[in-house]
Amino acid sequence: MGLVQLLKSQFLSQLIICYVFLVSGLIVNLLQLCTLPLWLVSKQLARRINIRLGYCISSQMVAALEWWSGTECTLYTDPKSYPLYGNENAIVVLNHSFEIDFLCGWTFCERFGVLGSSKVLAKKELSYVPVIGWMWYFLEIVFCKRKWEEDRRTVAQSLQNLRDYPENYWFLLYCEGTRLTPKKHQISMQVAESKGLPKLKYHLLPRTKGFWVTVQNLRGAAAAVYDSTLNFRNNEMPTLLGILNGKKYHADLYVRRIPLELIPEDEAECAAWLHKLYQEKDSFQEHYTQTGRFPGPIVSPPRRPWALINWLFWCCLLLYLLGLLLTQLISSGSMLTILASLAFCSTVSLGVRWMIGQTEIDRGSSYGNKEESVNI
Ligand SMILES: CCCCC/C=C\C/C=C\CCCCCCCC(=O)SCCNC(=O)CCNC(=O)[C@H](O)C(C)(C)COP(=O)(O)OP(=O)(O)OC[C@H]1O[C@@H](n2cnc3c(N)ncnc32)[C@H](O)[C@@H]1OP(=O)(O)O
Ligand SMILES: CCCCCCCCCCCCCCCCCC(=O)OC[C@@H](O)COP(=O)(O)O
Repeated sequence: MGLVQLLKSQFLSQLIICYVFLVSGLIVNLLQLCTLPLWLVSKQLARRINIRLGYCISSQMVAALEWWSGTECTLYTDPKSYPLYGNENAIVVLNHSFEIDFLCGWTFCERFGVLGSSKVLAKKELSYVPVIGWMWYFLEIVFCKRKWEEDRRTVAQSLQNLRDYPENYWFLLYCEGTRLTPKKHQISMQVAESKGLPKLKYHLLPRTKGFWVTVQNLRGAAAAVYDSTLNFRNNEMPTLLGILNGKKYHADLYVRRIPLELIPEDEAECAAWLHKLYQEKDSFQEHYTQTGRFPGPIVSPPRRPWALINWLFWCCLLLYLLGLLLTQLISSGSMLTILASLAFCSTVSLGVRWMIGQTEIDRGSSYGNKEESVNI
């Protein structure tokens, strides 16, 4: 192990990264809160400011992936579609099998200049996660309870609000609705069987209602669906803790651009279209397993320096302030203050560990896991 790698794997380095992330994130959350009155005066200006503030947070995680862990992200796509990426609104459909799939998504958002403005249909529970969840309120992320009766109105309304969004965005949909586990897969395939649908080997059966409502409400505002299929080389199972440890992964993403006009308007036809899409995605994963690559040419966008620059800015600022604080603390010689500071550090590390836990599949929800949820 080289010296740099040894440094990356040290608990202290990781604690510093987490400290910078948490403190800068809370500062940004506070700044976002200050933009509230502006929404009443100029909604579009408030949105543009929040896009940039949000970028300060999400790009730190992207920088950790791209620059700290050095993870390689390769894009397989049609070169004719490539110039459109980042220059139009799009609905992204991505498989949900990896703990850092959202982070790989963010990396591609960053490379195409839509990181600050990107959106997702996220479970409501994530809105309570400090820093990221709080940031999402101001970015108009669409939250759902995964209870269609309650979601149908709120999700449609939130999507309608995005129609006049001032900057290009990608709207991410994990149609599987939850992360893949063997048990969820088994139950999901029982549902597929009961519906007379072909079984999927690498995906859960997609939930079609969220997709339909998104396409209906963004028709005319989004130009295309980006069907995205992600996998990692050599059966890597990447984790956020691995990234913090400086472990390098190799992500491959296959993207197909499908114009929105090609997607049926009728709900049943749209659902059938999505099921067919997932059967195709399954075949791409099979191709990947057999050959170690996706079909089509590689057109990889390079990583940009902005995420790193933002990260270095926050590191310098907050480490300087920490240095000042520590000097004062030590020179004060007060045992009570020193103990209080240690307690504060422990709380920070436990808090961040809990946040990282949100990304771990083992700690995932029981959605799609219960026999009674099978509608047969
Ligand atoms: C590559 C570029 C990437 C770009 C990235 C861009 C942006 C990034 C931005 C941010 C990144 C941050 C990422 C954060 C990640 C957070 C993600 C999540 O939180 S995922 C969870 C929330 N999202 C979803 O659930 C979306 C999919 N779900 C739906 O669409 C649902 O329909 C719903 C709208 C949520 C409603 O949920 P509900 O449970 O009520 O679903 P349904 O009504 O659909 O369910 C009944 C339906 O399903 C069948 N059924 C029953 N049991 C199962 C089962 N176990 N498996 C499969 N299907 C099941 C049942 O028979 C019913 O079928 P039918 O509809 O035919 O009657
Ligand atoms: C600079 C780097 C610093 C990193 C240190 C701090 C990291 C804190 C990270 C907090 C991240 C919170 C965002 C979580 C996004 C998780 C996405 C996700 O995968 O959600 C799961 C849902 O889709 C489905 O849920 P399940 O039903 O599977 O349950």
